[in-house]
Amino acid sequence: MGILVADSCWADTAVLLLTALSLLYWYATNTFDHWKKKGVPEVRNKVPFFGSMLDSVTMKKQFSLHFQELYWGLKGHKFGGIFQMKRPMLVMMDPELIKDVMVKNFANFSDNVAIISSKHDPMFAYNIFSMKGEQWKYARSKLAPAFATGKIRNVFPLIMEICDELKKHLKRRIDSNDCEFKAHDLAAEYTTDVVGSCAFGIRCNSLIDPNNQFRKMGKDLMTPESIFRQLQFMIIFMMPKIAEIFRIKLISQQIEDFFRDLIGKAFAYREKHPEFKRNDFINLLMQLKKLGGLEVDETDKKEINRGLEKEASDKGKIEFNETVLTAQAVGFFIDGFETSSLALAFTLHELAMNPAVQEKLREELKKSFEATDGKIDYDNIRSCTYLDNVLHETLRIYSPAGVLQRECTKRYTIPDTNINLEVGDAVVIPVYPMHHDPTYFPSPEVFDPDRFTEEAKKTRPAFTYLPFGEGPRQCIGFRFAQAQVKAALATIVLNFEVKPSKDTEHPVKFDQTNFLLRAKNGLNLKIAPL
Ligand code: HEM
Repeated sequence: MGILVADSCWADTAVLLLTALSLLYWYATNTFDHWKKKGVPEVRNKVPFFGSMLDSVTMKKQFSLHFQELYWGLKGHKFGGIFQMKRPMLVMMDPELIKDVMVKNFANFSDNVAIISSKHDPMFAYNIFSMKGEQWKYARSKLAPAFATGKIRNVFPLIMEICDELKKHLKRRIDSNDCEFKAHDLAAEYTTDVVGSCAFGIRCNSLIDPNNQFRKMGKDLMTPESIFRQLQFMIIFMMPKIAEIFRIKLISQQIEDFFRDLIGKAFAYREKHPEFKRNDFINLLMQLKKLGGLEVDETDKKEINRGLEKEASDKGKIEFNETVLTAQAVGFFIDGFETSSLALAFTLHELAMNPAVQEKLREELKKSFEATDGKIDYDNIRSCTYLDNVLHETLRIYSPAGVLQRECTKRYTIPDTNINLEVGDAVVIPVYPMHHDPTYFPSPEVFDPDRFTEEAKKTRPAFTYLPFGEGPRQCIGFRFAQAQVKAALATIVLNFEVKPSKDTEHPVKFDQTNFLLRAKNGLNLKIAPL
């Protein structure tokens, strides 16, 4: 009798377990027939819960490189399906379709895919990148003037002050025989100081004191060393709903408090001392708070966001209160510091590996700045076409944002098909994979700035090169980014020679644990006097 009872107990437990496992399996895979049902080609390997993302979630492959593999699995199709965990996503493979999504039918795809939507992370929720619909339109139209050419020209002398410090810093290192450096560190110290000065109005001196608090915040934010924080980042980007439930913040409370305090003090000081004038972002934010908008000259007006200013109605109006304004300054830091720093570091690496390119660039810079006695000014630097091509080529090979995403905001039928995308569906633009596709860029791993001459650009389809995105959602800070990276490059190349060191790795090995494309060893290089 006792044995019979025990047997039936085991049987019940086994049935319960099997049912629970079947339910779990169903839950983990119940979206996996989405693309098949729509007749959309898809990548084959799908893993319960992880979808197509197992290798990047487990950090076996760097995110952009993993997407490159998915891209090649869909090559030959105009579009194809993948699964980010359980969420179906449509990868746009055809440049014409990409143009449709980013520009022609922007109204159908006007939002970025939400990473964190809730207000429990206000510093990220009020970043323009996260904002949606009318609210995004309103905020973008108000902030766009801060990044127009005229404003960048005004802030350029502040960038050049940091470049002078960079020059002195490198000279000191050479004088004390300390010529080897990690390009990621040097570039991050420089961009921290530029953003500190141009956005927050403070001198961080990271080049002299790499452990200052501002630099520490940048490291915590962009390259966290703790596995726990890396895991949190992964959850935020891959499983936003779980992040929401557990209230995981992209901008930690400590970082939020630091910036709230910083901005609060800067505002208070300037309100008390109206005679204090500085052409920085804080100054513009204060103007925005006081006047509800920024002064714009006629030239800037033309370039501001392709007519968005006209369209933005008060429907999405938000108050530029202290939280929203602080979020913009923090946004300047998260969106602008690491991306620009990576661009600078990888350009230095490629210049070291390609001495002929470095020499050609030096010749162009010498000629351009002859008239101003070596003084680098904004208009001159913008006219250096080879410098522009060098930076473009770096951003092609090492595009910091390897993949862009858009959310469908209005039903869309894929041209020449009867396949519909519904509101909330996600679309992927495979930037890094296209930049490395030999169909568009022959011998894609070769660093060749001449791919960006006017004639060469005409030989490939539009919308295959997208380091700053495209359309009304294009990177708002691209002019600032280019100004700060080019200023540093010109300063270094005009005064020093960048060389490989005994520890330089080429091709670069990437850090699999980071969403952005970073070198595993930090890019070891050597600086020498000219
Ligand atoms: C080399 C440096 C940079 C790169 C490669 C870069 C790249 C990008 C990319 C690819 C996007 C998405 C565009 C799209 O979806 O079409 C973006 C958006 C954005 N970037 Fe940048 N960025 C850089 C520097 C900066 C800087 C310096 C700032 C600010 C000072 C900035 C602020 C933003 C903002 C606010 C957005 C969101 C725009 C919106 O959704 O309306 N970025 N960036």
